[in-house]
Amino acid sequence: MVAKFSSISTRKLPKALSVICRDKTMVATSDYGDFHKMVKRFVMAGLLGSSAQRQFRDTRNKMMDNMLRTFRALVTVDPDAPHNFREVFRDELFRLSLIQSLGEDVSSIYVEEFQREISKDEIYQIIVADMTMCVIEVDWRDFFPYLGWVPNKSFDARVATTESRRTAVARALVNQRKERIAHGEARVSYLDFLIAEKSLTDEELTMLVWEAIVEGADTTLVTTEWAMYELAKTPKKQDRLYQEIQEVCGEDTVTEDHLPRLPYLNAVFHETLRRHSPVALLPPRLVHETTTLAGYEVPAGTEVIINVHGCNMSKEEWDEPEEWRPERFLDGRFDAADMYKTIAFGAGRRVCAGSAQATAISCAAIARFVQEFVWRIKEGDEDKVDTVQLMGYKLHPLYVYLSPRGGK
Ligand code: HEM
Repeated sequence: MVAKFSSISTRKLPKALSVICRDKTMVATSDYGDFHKMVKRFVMAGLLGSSAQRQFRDTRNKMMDNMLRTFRALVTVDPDAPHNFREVFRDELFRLSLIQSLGEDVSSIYVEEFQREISKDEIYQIIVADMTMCVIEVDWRDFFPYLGWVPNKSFDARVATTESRRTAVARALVNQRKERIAHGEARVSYLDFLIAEKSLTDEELTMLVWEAIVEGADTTLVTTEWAMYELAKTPKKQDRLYQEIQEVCGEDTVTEDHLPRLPYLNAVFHETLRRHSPVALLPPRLVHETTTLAGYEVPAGTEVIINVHGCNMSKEEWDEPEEWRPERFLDGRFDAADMYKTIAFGAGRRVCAGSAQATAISCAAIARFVQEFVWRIKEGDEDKVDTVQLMGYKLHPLYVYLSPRGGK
């Protein structure tokens, strides 16, 4: 069943939630405008394609080493305390995202519009956390499109304020980098690559760099936190993963080179994407040819939102979908190269451009964490599975006890 859709350019939810479709086979061709094609070329060449990703491998390795060092320090200071996983992972992921996007781990920045210097924590809050919450903010007019003409002043004001703060900070970051390049600093980042292209306006540069920072700092955290939650909750599965790592790596520290030889780790990653899809709904598609989907006629012009979570929790598709069971991917149906099975990364031409980076970081991190420590969830937190609204983001940060396995 193949239908024709065009992606609409905005990444925000549309005004009209026309159809929520549970049939994942509907994802098909997407329009691919000239601007999108150009930007996709830039993002692959300067950030996410295999050669750019090779360039950032040392930065990813450093991220792993830093996280392990922090966990070791936390355990040394208080071996019996539960530790906040998210704080450690988020700080290092944001650092990596800043280095890839801007060429440096920015510790503070002066923002003209605020008339003051803001800290790295504030940068994170304004350009990542506030914007992510803004994207899922619900406008009641979405549910009553015929009332779309009624003003919703508080909603509009909140969105406008969040956006203008984001733009002010992103612009300051871009300008600081431009000044450094003008003073002869070597070009090493995605932004440097975009500047050298000379075909983008300042506004486009600011938006593209902001997008790269957010994408790098957000969904990979969501997936890795859920994976560690599940492993910390189920010692048998954690043991199985540890055994696999021991057999493949022996005394060596896990690296990205080992990942293709760790099928259970791959299954842990994909099962986490299925059970806790970070992006519950795909950005909307516009049906541009009347078509039939799952027995329904969908007229041209309909906006379609694909319900990833719905597909992944469907009893018709998966046995006991509520269960987190990596083994389901090891029964011969699973092809390790198949990113599309859970559609967690989307599908079609607008499929996630960062899936290789997300997979490398998340899998290498999970493997390193399990190789070095036994993970046990804080008592009472086993059933804390709530998410933040429509996102896959875990509502309660993961707290864990860590016991060094010894020898590492
Ligand atoms: C587990 C982690 C991630 C998940 C689950 C995820 C999921 C998604 C989804 C669902 C889409 C929309 C796809 C569609 O419309 O069909 C998307 C698009 C995109 N993602 Fe990711 N993503 C992840 C990590 C990343 C990372 C780390 C980056 C970059 C640093 C990234 C960059 C992008 C870009 C650039 C697009 C837009 C692609 C286009 O429109 O052509 N993603 N992602």
